Parts: sequence; structure tokens; C-alpha cells
Amino acid sequence: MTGTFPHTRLRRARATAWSRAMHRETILTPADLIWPLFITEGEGIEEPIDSLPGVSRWSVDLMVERAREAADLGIPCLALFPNTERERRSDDGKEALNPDNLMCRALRAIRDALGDSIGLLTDVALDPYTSHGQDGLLGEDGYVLNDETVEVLVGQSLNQAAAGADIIAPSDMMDGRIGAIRDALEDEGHTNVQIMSYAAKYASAFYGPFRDAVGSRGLLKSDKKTYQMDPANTEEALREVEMDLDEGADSVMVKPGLPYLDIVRRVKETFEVPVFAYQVSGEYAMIEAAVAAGTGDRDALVLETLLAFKRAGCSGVLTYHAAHAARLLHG
Ligand SMILES: NCC(=O)CCC(=O)O
Ligand SMILES: [Mg+2]
Repeated sequence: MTGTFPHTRLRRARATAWSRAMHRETILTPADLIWPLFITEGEGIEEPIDSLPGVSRWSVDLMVERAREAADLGIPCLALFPNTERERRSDDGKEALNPDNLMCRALRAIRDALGDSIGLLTDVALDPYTSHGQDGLLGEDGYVLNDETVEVLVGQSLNQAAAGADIIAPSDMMDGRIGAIRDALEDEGHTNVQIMSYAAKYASAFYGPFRDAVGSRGLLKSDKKTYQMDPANTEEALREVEMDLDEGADSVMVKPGLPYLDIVRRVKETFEVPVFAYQVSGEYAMIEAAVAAGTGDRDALVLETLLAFKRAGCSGVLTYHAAHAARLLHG
């Protein structure tokens, strides 16, 4: 019971800044942010991504600088994505297994420069490595094969762990991959390498700019609806999360972010485990489009949307605005 007017006036507590600060229920800090970054070949290279204004691909040497910037800002973790050269993409995505691929070189370079002062989360899925842009291997009819793909994802995960990944983040949505990857990590002595499962990843229209960033948009001929989830479903998200937790996921992710906060809330309340969400490229682009159109205030939109993730129950948020938000939070 909140009481009755006029004895109870909820506006009393809102009347001054100090009182609002005192009653604030949710706090956002730089430690809540994970910064997704795109790697490209070369040296001294920054390649701006047209569909993600303000976001660039960085060559490994400059990626080390971004990592240092993040650590200085108090951002605890980076999420790395490679833009693999076209000639290194193949039907079977075998570049994912190359110990000297772009991802592994970036992992080693950041680790050499920064030690353990920042966490490194790596994406496990084949889309940045396949010539068809799907996250897995294709059967003859074009169906993405589950068990055959899981075998490759296990190899990809071990390859990343050997190069220094702290958190393996499978984003592919194959069934059974978390258990298979966990078993392999244990067998190879990577007992402290975490798994953050993209447990409830939806077949969303919000991923377009990301596909430009990793160079798979033009290659992808159909959609990903046979493995990513139907945006209509919520019970199914709980089953996905439960299975991944049973298989050994240390934390789970819901993706996209803002349109799926109801899923975050249900997952948090049901399982009481660390839940992360991905404010994806299309969400970032919408904020930037609003700013460019003069209809939105970037700083306010960034901080309000990120706070909403925390309020919904997230332990943290993957966001392309991470460095900007961290700077705002430092004042
Ligand atoms: N596996 C990572 C993604 O698919 C990111 C999607 C996005 O930012 O749109
Ligand atoms: Mg699953």
C-alpha cells in the first residue's frame, strides 16, 4: 500500500536532485558495459562503417589502443568480431580454426599489451568465416546442419581459448553446442574459461548494420529463421536458457536488447543467474538516426536505454555506445 493523497505525495521525493539521487533504485556504472569491437587486417587502419555512424573497424595495433581506452574507462570486457578477408571465407568456414586468424592475433596482441586488466569475450559462430554468410555448415538442401556445425564450433572455441579468450560466447543457436564446448574446454585444461551463451537470440531485423561490419550482408542469401528464435516466442526462450544452463553456461544473453526486455525479466526471475543483453547494431543505428534527424539527444538516449537494461534485470549490456556511455558516467 502506498497510502492516500494528500498524506502521501510521491512527488515529495522527486522535488530536489539530492532526494532523487537518494531514492534512485537502479545505478548504471561503466562496469555494466561490454564493448563490441570489429577487427580488420592491416596496420594503422581505421575503417568507418557507414551503417553504424561513429563505429569503425580497427586493425590489430589500433585495437590494442581501444582496449587500453576501455580499461582506462573502467569497461571490464570487450567483445571481438573479425571482418575476415573475402578470400579467406569458404563454404566450411575453416578460417575459424586457424590459430593465426584475425581474432587470435587480436587476442594475443591485447593480452600482451594489457595482461589481465580487461576481459576478452569472443564470438563463436561461423558467419564471419563462411562464403554464404550463415552461422553454420550447409546441407545439400541449404539447411544449416546442427551436429556437424557443433563440431566446428568446438574447434573454434578451443582455438580462441588457446589464444587467450576469457569468455567464449556462442552466438550460433545450434542445439547442444554449450555442452560440447564445455566438455572440450574442460578436457583441454581451460577450466576457468567462461561461457556466455547467446541463449535466446532472435531472428531479428535489427542486425543489418552488424552484417555490414563483418562483411556478411552481401553474402547471405536467405534468413536465419531455422536456428534463431521466432520473435513471437517467450516460453521457448526459457527452454533455451534452461538447456544452456544445464549444459554449463556461466551466464546467458538475450538478443536483441530493448525490444526484448520482457524476455530478460522472465529469464532473470525464473533462473536467478547472470543475464546479459545485446543492444544490437540496429538499435544503435536507430539512436544515431534520431540524433542525426535532430529528434533525439544522444547522451540522454544512451543513458536512458542502458539504464532500462539494468532495471529489467541485466548484469550488463553489450553496446556500441559503451565508450561514450562510460565517458558520460565519469562526468
Ligand atoms: N553475433 C553478434 C551479432 O550478431 C551482433 C548483431 C548486431 O549487433 O546487430
Ligand atoms: Mg539453444
